[in-house]
Amino acid sequence: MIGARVFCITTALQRSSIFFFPKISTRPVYRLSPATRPVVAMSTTTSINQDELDSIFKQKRVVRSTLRKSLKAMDPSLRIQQDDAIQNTLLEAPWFKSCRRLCAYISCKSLNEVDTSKILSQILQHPDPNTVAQKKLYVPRVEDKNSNMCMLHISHMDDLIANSMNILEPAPVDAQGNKREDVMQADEPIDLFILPGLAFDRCGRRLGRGGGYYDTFLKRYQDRAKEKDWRNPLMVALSYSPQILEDGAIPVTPNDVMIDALVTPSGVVPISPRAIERCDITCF
Ligand SMILES: Nc1nc2c(c(=O)[nH]1)N(C=O)[C@@H](CNc1ccc(C(=O)N[C@@H](CCC(=O)O)C(=O)O)cc1)CN2
Ligand SMILES: Nc1ncnc2c1ncn2[C@@H]1O[C@H](COP(=O)(O)OP(=O)(O)OP(=O)(O)O)[C@@H](O)[C@H]1O
Repeated sequence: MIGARVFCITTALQRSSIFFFPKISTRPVYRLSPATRPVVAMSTTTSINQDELDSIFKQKRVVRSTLRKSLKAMDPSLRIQQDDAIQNTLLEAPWFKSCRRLCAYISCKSLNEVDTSKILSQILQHPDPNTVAQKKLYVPRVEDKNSNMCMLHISHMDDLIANSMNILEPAPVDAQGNKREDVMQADEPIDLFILPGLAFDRCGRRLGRGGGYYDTFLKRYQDRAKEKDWRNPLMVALSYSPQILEDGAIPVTPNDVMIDALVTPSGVVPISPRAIERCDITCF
């Protein structure tokens, strides 16, 4: 099964800024109508002029708007079913079980994001049976409107308060007045990022909500990992079925960070070679 998959993105290619997206075999995916399909899906060079960038960002806005509507229109019972399937798949994945330090998003109901509450409560409640240690969990906190976000360590869901966008996030200091540990200050690598997003494809492209927070953070983290000679973390996004688009439907710029794998209601879709290496037969 895995051997049949032609994968197309590698971190190395990303680093060298060469974008190579051959067609891969796909199961049925949700298609955008020709009117909303982007004319410019990506650039083949890194030197994009402002007009091209404006055009790509405009296409992103169109795709976002389509996706917001599809997510809103999802049948509530299907949503619950998919939330359960996605979270159970992730909780059973060997790369999740073995991870020690991870960053995950706190899902927001009004944004129709894939639920992460079961994953978070498992991480926070149960020590890892293999090591009798708890996984270390970091969650996002928006710092400003210029795409800056940090990832702070939390130990309880009570550590979170709603921000102006109504997303739960940690205060910079805990109840005892101690500064929370920030991933970028910590001296140990992150094993896994669990990422939100509006749309994805099977080649690793990801469309966020337009703030540029994750792309900015992930690029900074990758630079730090390189500097420290750390292994890159596995970047895994959670996706309902209507969020998986056909190849080429997601406009990208050179600043977009590609994902390694997708967790969908029907299982894990490994994308990068390292994700494929770390998967077992539960992947398809
Ligand atoms: N749960 C969660 N936490 C997260 C993110 C996320 O996507 N999901 N972020 C990821 O970056 C950061 C916050 N960025 C955000 C950016 C936009 C919107 C938002 O409400 N967007 C509206 C449209 C607003 C507009 O167009 O003016 C929307 O998408 O409907 C929310 C969070 C950090 N924390
Ligand atoms: N025409 C433009 N030219 C240059 N930058 C732009 C343009 N339009 C938006 N941006 C910037 O790009 C960033 C958003 O990028 P993008 O649309 O790729 O975000 P995203 O996919 O939502 O990413 P993330 O998931 O990381 O939040 C914002 O910082 C925004 O200010």
